Amino acid sequence: MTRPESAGLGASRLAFTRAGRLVVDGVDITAPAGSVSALLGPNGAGKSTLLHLIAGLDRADSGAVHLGGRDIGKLRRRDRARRIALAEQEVRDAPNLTVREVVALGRTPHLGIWGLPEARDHAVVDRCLADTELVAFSDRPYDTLSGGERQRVNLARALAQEPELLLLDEPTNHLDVRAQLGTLILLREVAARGGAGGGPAPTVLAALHDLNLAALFADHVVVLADGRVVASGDPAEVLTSELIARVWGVWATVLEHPQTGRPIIAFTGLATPSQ
Ligand SMILES: Nc1ncnc2c1ncn2[C@@H]1O[C@H](COP(=O)(O)OP(=O)(O)OP(=O)(O)O)[C@@H](O)[C@H]1O
Repeated sequence: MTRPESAGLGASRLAFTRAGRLVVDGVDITAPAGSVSALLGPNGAGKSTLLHLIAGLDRADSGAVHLGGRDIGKLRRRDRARRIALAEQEVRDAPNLTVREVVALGRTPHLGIWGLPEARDHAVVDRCLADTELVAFSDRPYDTLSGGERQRVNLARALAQEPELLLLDEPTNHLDVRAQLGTLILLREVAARGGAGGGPAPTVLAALHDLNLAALFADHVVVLADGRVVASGDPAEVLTSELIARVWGVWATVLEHPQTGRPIIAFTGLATPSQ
């Protein structure tokens, strides 16, 4: 069994059944605080389901998730909300809210009994709006934003939570190339320096479809297929042509970037017929 990380994430033997089918099947993930991990895998592999289990939003059939050595299943809801943020693709609880108000929702678990934000809460929201280049959008209604702009608001809200564990479901979806790089650079920065208001250096786990972004920015990759971890470790060791063909059904040439030394994946065709 995976030993719970004393500072960081340790998920062990997680399993979850949906509509009679095992969609997460004995998953182990370990990630230290201050690290960035990418969760990879084809459509339907179980990435979103796994993020929900780790966030404590769905209860696993078996297995456990430890954060900072504590079993998250035993934390109170508010305590869990302080420690874990999940940035999903759509914010569903933001009718008629401005961008700033949506980002400020990230502070909710930290507010006192009167529910009133203090100077520090405002400062964290300001910093998160600035970090995600959203200052000019602060007063815009969230509902009027483009897909990529909303994606950045979702990230800013999760950052405003200053969590110990920052989970992201396809945070680069809808983003132009500059915004994609900006997002991954920001995630690396936050993992290294901690939250906007001096919060802890979080463990970052992001589901990504772009293997090149994962190869460039992740310390560690976890590859999921049919609900199981089929490979995990250093991107340069894991992301081989053979694994990419087996898991994604595409041919790829994997090169080494002359400056970064990281893998560059050039896709060349389909290895298996579409299903
Ligand atoms: N509400 C549901 N009822 C039944 N099956 C579901 C439900 N939601 C998801 N599934 C199934 O669970 C499996 C895992 O889905 P999940 O959304 O976790 O995959 P994913 O890796 O995030 O996929 P994608 O890359 O397409 O977002 C899939 O086979 C999916 O069809």
